[in-house]
Amino acid sequence: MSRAPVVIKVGGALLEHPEAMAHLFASIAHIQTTRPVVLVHGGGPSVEQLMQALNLPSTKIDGLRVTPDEHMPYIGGALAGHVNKALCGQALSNKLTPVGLSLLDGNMVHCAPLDAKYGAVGRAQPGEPGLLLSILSQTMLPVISSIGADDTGRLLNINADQAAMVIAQLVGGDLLLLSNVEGVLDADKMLLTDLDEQTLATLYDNGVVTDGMRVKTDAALTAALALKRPVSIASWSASISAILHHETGTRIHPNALPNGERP
Ligand SMILES: Nc1ncnc2c1ncn2[C@@H]1O[C@H](COP(=O)(O)OP(=O)(O)O)[C@@H](O)[C@H]1O
Ligand SMILES: CC(=O)N[C@@H](CCC(=O)OP(=O)(O)O)C(=O)O
Repeated sequence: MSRAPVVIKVGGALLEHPEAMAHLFASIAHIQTTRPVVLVHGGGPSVEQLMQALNLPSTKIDGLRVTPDEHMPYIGGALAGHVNKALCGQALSNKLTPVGLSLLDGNMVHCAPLDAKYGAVGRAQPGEPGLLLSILSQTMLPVISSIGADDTGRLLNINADQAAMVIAQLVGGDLLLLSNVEGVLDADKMLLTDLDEQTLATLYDNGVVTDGMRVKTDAALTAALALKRPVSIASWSASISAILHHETGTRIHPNALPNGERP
């Protein structure tokens, strides 16, 4: 069995489901007995709630939140503060040893602004793995928010699926993107178990995969191609072990699937 790290990304809506969160951390504790685990998290719903409470506008373009620089104290506070610490607290209560981090810590992920139309939103690429490897060697659980910085120190908001993709590349790990859906669903809401680049392109053209799921499948495909292994998209209610054994969820493959396996 592989001993490579398992990089698990959870969407921020997990915080609103305490039972699923408790189940996930129990599952992480189990996997951690055989493989190092890295947790990367989003927090979109927490950001939405804060923006509403502050009466600030919040829009998305292509699934990415438009982030004026003056909103970064709030968005950074929600993601690197509230959500990160809430997840670290849950990890502690499951007898894990969390280390709360953001993408800029240890210079582990290099970020640069994506496009002016998004404001302080960045794209990311792998940086220095030393800090993460050192934490993993001590059987601790890195819990990483998707706040990064460019080389001038400007804080940037990175989509958390894209952040997880880069962290998986940084440590050469297996990537699991966990969300509030079973996986990628077809037009009839049936689970698609295996997808490649061509089938994804068809699902995009037909408007079946949209919004946050499109960002997620794009990140999964990029990671699958870079890591030369499939990436899973699954529910955070599923067991991690079942996902690793391909018993549930959707797998995004780096290579073209034979025609017979195409949905
Ligand atoms: N084909 C699809 N299959 C599943 N979910 C889809 C699909 N197309 C769009 N979605 C939407 O994408 C959402 C998951 O993306 P997102 O909300 O960004 O998740 P997360 O916050 O966990 O990263 C689903 O809840 C669903 O509303
Ligand atoms: C640029 C961008 O869109 N950043 C995201 C970061 C959090 C995230 O991705 O959270 P989920 O995984 O819960 O969706 C945002 O501000 O919502």
